[in-house]
Amino acid sequence: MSLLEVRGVTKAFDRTPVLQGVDLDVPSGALAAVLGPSGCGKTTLLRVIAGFERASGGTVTVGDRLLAGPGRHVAPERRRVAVVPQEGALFPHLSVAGNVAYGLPRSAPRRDRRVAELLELVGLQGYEQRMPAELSGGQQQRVALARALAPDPVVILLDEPFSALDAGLRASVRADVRSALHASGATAVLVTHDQEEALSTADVVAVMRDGRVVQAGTPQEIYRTPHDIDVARFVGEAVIIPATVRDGVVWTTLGALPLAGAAADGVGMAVLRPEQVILVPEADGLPARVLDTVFYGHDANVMLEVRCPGDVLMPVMCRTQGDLPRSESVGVRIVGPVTWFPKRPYDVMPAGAQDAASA
Ligand SMILES: Nc1ncnc2c1ncn2[C@@H]1O[C@H](COP(=O)(O)OP(=O)(O)OP(=O)(O)O)[C@@H](O)[C@H]1O
Repeated sequence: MSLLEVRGVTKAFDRTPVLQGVDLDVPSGALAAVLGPSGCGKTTLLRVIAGFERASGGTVTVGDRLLAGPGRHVAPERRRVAVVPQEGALFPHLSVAGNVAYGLPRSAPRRDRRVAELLELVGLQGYEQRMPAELSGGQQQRVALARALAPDPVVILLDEPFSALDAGLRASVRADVRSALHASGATAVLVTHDQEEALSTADVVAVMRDGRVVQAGTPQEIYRTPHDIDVARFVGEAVIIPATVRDGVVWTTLGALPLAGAAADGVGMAVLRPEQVILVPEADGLPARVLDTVFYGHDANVMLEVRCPGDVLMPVMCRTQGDLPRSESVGVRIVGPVTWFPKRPYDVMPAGAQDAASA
């Protein structure tokens, strides 16, 4: 059951609509990521949930408590909603223990015990007396999380908490924060524009665009069955090719492919993920040539030019374990079902689309 429910929330600044009817459900104890491009309204949504901004319309409910709605605006400090800001924002003159204890009432029993418990939860036991300046960026972020968890909030909001960390540190701090949140049982909302972060960290992902949540689901659902072509492009890498659906089969220049889900007959675009493009011996697949390889260490993205029937050249990306020299000849086969979207009036179909559509 959802603990946090956002229904039809709107917010305008000087008559400019920023949130245009946001719906968001976060189950109790779950970590939800709100994922969207810069400027789509993610921070504004967090600020409305925290109570720093008044919604122009809609409701925010936590459990059976209405926090914001028509004629109602519970003050931020009475919401039991905590915020971890972008760069942690620790008090520089207070020790780690001082920072964590800041949110606890002075009279709280077992104050020191609680601080120690929280530092253990975020993997910083024994750091009580350190000053923020003596901590790495990742450690500061974990102290900020401990400080936010201290008063036992019902909901915790994290605004791009890893954006200031360098790439190497980000993945490990993310994993630590994720396990600390799960161990604390808190219900959390993380705002990010980084799709990899959303997919790898969250239990539920809500994709935001132009002030609305356009799709919400598990990371697997969002990646495998995107709601539209823009979500497909935004979440993970996508190979988008013109395609026609006829009788439940997706016809493309790369061949007839199985359809994921169901669709009525029509002209449109199919979305393949690079891992669905498999390299095979030349004789066993469509002939292709390596255009370029981008090496990431753990794997590489290889840009290929596939020679399709009718001599149509189709650029396609695949993922490999190793490097492939430029101009190398390979064979290509597509595996697994593909998502398909009907053509919208404003979609520009790539060259060769009509050939594919009528293939
Ligand atoms: N207090 C404000 N007054 C006027 N406009 C605002 C205010 N706060 C935000 N906006 C505008 O609302 C839009 C959404 O901003 P918001 O910060 O919510 O986006 P975001 O998705 O979090 O972006 P980013 O990822 O860049 O932080 C932007 O166009 C921004 O300029």
